[in-house]
Amino acid sequence: MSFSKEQRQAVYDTIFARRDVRGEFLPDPIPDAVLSRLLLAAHHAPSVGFMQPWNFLIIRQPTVKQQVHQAFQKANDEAAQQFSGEQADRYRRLKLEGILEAPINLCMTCDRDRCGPVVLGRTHMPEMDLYSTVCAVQNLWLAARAEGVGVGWVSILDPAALKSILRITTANIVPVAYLCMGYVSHFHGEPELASKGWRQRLDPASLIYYDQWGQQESPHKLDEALGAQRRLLLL
Ligand SMILES: Cc1cc2c(cc1C)N(C[C@H](O)[C@H](O)[C@H](O)COP(=O)(O)O)c1[nH]c(=O)[nH]c(=O)c1N2
Repeated sequence: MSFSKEQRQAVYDTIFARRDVRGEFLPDPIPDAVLSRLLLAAHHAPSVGFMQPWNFLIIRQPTVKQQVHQAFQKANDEAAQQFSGEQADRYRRLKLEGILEAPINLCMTCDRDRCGPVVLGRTHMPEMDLYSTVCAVQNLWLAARAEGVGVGWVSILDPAALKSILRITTANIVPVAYLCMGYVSHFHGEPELASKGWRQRLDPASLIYYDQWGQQESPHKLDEALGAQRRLLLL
């Protein structure tokens, strides 16, 4: 099956317009049909040995969100202490979650025991089931952008505290992603960490090596093409 130019462009548009959303959530509910499409997109992600190790824990109750928000505040205070001076002030000014405002929170977990101890493709790289769950997160994140639904990933949480709040009592269920989801007033054009001066996007050419680690070419073979395609994609 091949895609038309327009369909291809729509995929790139979705990828480049996806944002991590923290502050623009609207209270409007996400219809079941839309939520179902997002979950199906996640469920069709690739996974090691076709393990499909994920579960989707949908959180709607304000009391549960409140508890998660409190856990965030505690973790965020601890995280803020990692920075000092002006950077600490800047960190404190960042909004890094939308737990209470987002109509739905979604915890995507990885069941490390889903297929028993032996999984095709996981023998030498045991973390592959966690990575598979992250693939599912990204599928959902992109589908959500196409639907006009914002998603914000909150990882400033102590996993043990999160598991306790969500009553995840099994040791081998790992909360991989805590996501805030909802329709938004608007999507930012750029990552907020960039527009707020925290960190800028790296030059992709500087990240590409050939044949051996650290080996680059001068002039860089892809430099011109990367620049031209970036302009074509309107980045
Ligand atoms: C695994 C992981 C974990 C987190 C994030 C992302 C990912 C992939 N991001 C979002 C992150 O800051 C954001 O993706 C980058 O700044 C780039 O911005 P866009 O996603 O392109 O808008 C994120 N953002 C935030 O405000 N609080 C958080 O705890 C986290 N945690």
